[in-house]
Amino acid sequence: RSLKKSRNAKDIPLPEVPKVIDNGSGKRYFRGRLLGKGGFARVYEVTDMSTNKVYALKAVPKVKLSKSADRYNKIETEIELHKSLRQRHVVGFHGHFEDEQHVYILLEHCSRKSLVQTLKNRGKLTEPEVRYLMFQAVQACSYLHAQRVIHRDIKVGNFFLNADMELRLGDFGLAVRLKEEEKKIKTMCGTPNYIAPEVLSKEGHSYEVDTWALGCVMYTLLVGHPPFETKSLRETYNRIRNNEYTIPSRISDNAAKLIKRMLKPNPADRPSLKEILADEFFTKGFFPNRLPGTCVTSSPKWSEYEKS
Ligand SMILES: CC[C@@H]1C(=O)N(C)c2cnc(-c3ccc[nH]3)nc2N1C1CCCC1
Repeated sequence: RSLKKSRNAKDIPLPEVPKVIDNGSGKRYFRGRLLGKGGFARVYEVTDMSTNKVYALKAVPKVKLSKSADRYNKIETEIELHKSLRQRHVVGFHGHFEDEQHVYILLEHCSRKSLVQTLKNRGKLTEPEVRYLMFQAVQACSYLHAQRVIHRDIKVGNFFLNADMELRLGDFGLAVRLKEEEKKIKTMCGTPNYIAPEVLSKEGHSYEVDTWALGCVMYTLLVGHPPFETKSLRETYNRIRNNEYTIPSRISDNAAKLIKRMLKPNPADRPSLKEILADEFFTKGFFPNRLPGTCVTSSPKWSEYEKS
C-alpha cells in the first residue's frame, strides 16, 4: 500500500449513497440500480417510497477537493438553472436536496436511455425518425433560448427517450443564462462535444452555438458519425475551423440543405430555431407522430406503421 497520503480525488473512496435517501422534508427514496457515472456523480434509479414513482437520482459527492469550490458551485448553478425550466421536451426537474456527503438532484426517469444507445444499436436512423426526433430537439432548444438560456453541450448523449419514445433534453452542467443586456458570452469552461467555430476562436459566442450543435446532432443521427470526427482532437478542431465536412449523397436534398444551413461557419448566417421548425425538411416527407419502442433496436418498416 502506498505510504503517501492520498493527494487527489482518485485515491479518496467515494462516500456511499444510502439505501434509503431522505430528502429532509419527509420524502424518502429507495435506491435501486446504478444507471451510470459521470465525473464524480453517480446516477441511481430510485423509487419514491410514498408514491412508488421512479426517478433518476444524480448524487454528487461533496468530497473535500481543492478544486471542489468550482465543482460545488457548478452543481449549484446547474440546479438553479435546471430548476427554473419546464417544457415537455426538457428533462423534468423534480427536486434537489443534500446530506453530509452528497448533493442530490431528482430527475425524470427516461427508461429508453439516451440516443447514444439508440445509435449504437441502429448505426444510423431513417429520415422520418430524424424528422420526429429533431423536431422535438429544436422545440426544447427554442424554449431554452426564449428563457435566455444557452445549453452549450447539445449532443446525442444529452437527448433521452422516455417510455413513450418522447425526447427529453438534459444535462445543464455547461448551460448559461444570458443577463438582460448581455449579448455574448466570452468564457467557456469545460469542453462541449460539438464545439462551434466561434467558441474555438474565443471571439465570444451566443445562442447560435446550440444551432451549430443541433446541426451536428442531425448529421450524426442520419450519417451514423459526427460531421467533423477524426482520430485526433486537433485534427477535428482544424476541420471545424475550416468547415470541412461532407454529406453522403444518399442523404435527401432537404436534409442536406438544412444541415448546411445549421453548420454555417459564421453564427450570424445560421437560421433561427423558428426558421428551422418551418424548414422543408420538416414540412415535406413522412413525419410520424410517434415512434414505436422497437426503433431503439431495429429500423421501422414504415409501411405497416403508416396505417396506425
Ligand atoms: C441523470 C443522468 C442522465 C439524465 O440526465 N437523465 C435525465 C436520465 C434519465 N433516465 C436515465 C435512465 C433511466 C433508465 C436508464 N437510464 N438516465 C439518465 N441519465 C443517464 C444516467 C447515466 C448516464 C446518463
